[in-house]
Order: sequence, then C-alpha cells, then structure tokens
Amino acid sequence: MSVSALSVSALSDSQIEDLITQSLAARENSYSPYSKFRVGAALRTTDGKVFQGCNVENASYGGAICAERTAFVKAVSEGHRRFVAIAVSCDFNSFITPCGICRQFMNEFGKSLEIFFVNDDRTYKRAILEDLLPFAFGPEDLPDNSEKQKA
Ligand SMILES: O=c1ccn([C@H]2C[C@H](O)[C@@H](CO)O2)c(=O)[nH]1
Ligand SMILES: [Zn+2]
Repeated sequence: MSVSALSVSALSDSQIEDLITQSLAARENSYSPYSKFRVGAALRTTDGKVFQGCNVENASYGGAICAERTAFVKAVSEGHRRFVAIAVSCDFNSFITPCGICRQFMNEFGKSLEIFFVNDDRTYKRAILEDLLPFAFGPEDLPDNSEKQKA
C-alpha cells in the first residue's frame, strides 16, 4: 500500500457512511442482464452533492457502461467537475475495484479522488486514484490544454 492510500480521508465518518449507503442503493437500478453482475456507485462533489450510478449493459456487449462512469457522466453533464470521492459496490460478496477504462475516465477530473471499495456488509477499503493508475496520462499531458478546458 502506498503512502497516499494511508492518508486520512477528507470525508467525515457520516459522509463516508452516506456514500456507502448510496452506492449500495445505486445497485438496485443496475441493468445487467448479460453479466448479472450488479454494480452501484456514489460520487461526491466538492460542494457536497452526490450522484448515483449503476452499470448499464447492452446486447452489443462492448457497449456496456460501468457504474463509475455512469455517475461521472451524470455529474459532469449537470455541470460538476470537482469531486472528492466515489464509493463502488457490487452484489457479489467482495470488494470491487474500478476497471482500467474507469480509472482513466476518472483521472480526467483529478488523481487525488478517494475511492471506497464497499463490501455487502458495509466494510470498505480505501485508495487514492493515483495509486490505482500510476504514471497516468491526463489532460496536463496535452499541449495547449488550458484552452481546451475552456471549450
Ligand atoms: O468496477 C466495475 C467493474 C465492472 N462493472 C460492470 C461492467 C459490466 O456491466 C459488469 C461485469 O463486468 O460489471 C462496473 O460497473 N464497475
Ligand atoms: Zn469500469
């Protein structure tokens, strides 16, 4: 485990509990007839708003969208770009960690995002995105990015 993963959470205990509750609830709307693997996510913005997401699968299997990206797309499309933490849970009794595509997707909005991997019994593990995606390629690696961000 890296040093940053051991640092104290920016969230209070009750904020963590709320995020856990919302990620578990978000699984209920999962559309996963193919994998039958229901995933829920709850994403907290810096101004305290929480967006829920679930995985949404497709008959063309590659078209599936993970719970994490659903939550991010909902938040960003509502005008939010600054995030503190995301909690993720599945209904298989284990801790779930975001897939590689989601790690890259989330990195766009900051590598210090806290990620809570939530178990069915509400126990959790915690990491920082940077630990899950070291040496990431991000917006700062593109030339003239400040202009692009304004667009
Ligand atoms: O972190 C993850 C991992 C997987 N899935 C979804 C994608 C697919 O619908 C199903 C099986 O991979 O779980 C997520 O939503 N989040
Ligand atoms: Zn994913």
